[in-house]
Amino acid sequence: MTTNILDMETLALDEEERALVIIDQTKLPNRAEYLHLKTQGEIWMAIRELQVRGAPAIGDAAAIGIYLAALEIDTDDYAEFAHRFHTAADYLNSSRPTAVNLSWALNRMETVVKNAEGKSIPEIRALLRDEALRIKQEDIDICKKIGEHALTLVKPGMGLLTHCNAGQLATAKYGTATAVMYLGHQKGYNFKIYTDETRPLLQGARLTAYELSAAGMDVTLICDNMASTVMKNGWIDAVFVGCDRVAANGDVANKIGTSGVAILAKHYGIPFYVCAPTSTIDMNTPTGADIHIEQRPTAEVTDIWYKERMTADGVKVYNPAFDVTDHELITAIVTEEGVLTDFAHGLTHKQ
Ligand SMILES: CSC[C@@H](O)[C@@H](O)C(=O)COP(=O)(O)O
Repeated sequence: MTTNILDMETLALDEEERALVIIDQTKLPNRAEYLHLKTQGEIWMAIRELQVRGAPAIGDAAAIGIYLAALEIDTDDYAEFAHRFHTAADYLNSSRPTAVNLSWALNRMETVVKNAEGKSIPEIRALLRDEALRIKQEDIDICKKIGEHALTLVKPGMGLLTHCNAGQLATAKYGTATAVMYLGHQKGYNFKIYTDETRPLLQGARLTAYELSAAGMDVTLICDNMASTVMKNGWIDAVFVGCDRVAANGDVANKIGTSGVAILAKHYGIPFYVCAPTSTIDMNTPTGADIHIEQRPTAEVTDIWYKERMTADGVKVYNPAFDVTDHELITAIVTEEGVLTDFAHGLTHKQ
């Protein structure tokens, strides 16, 4: 790993050290520091504390993390190995509730173990390693495809708005919502990109503005409450966001504030695109109302960016990390399979 954000890997497996290596996203943009996570407790905490974050990156990290757990299960007995592996997967799965990519990746790893009965434990570990690295490589390939499909929706010189960070830092490469920006930039499209700062954790300010400007794009940071103004000014031709879970009816959970941006886009007649791998589609969740929305600590709103607490003692705080955008507000969902526009009667995707 190097210290240039664009050459850096969001996360990697260090085989020799038996570690999950991540760039600590809580330190960006001021410091590019790597963490070498070896224990399940460290990996759980890194996901929980958003040191590694963004739905696909959480899935990639969990896959590598659970492979590392498999290396520590010291038994030759398949049944005991499978039981302890399942317990470890359950533990990692409890780190964050909303992004379905976490359980999706862990399920893929568990399927490897289930299908490997009769093989030796070293053989199973090798299969798990291959699957974890495959999940990460697929993430890169899928994001690129999402970008290629999304490019059919834009023209050079357009103004694009994004919310939160669905960028390279939220995936293994390219990002989901930002893939169109990276691929367009390579073609000289000269987009004018606006990124919401994304209160309370500032993923837009700290991460999206950082990675897109490092890539040489024209990016302007705005406060969340300025989205209406830039739309009214006529500066936004399309909105691209990522997402954490797509329900079967096409409702989408993404970073808190996304639904407000979608409502504004509808008001101003601006297309609102959600970009996600098909692994983010959860056909077991019927509607957005069934999605578990993570509640985060109140200090994220009242304290973390300030020298002193920024509200009176005793004031109540509500801090949901995500909201649900109703499918009626979404122009299209862009996956690696193409541009989905016809989901008024629900999705038909099979996972
Ligand atoms: C390609 S990442 C898509 C989403 O995971 C992203 O938009 C988002 O909401 C991230 O939330 P975070 O709480 O930072 O993990």
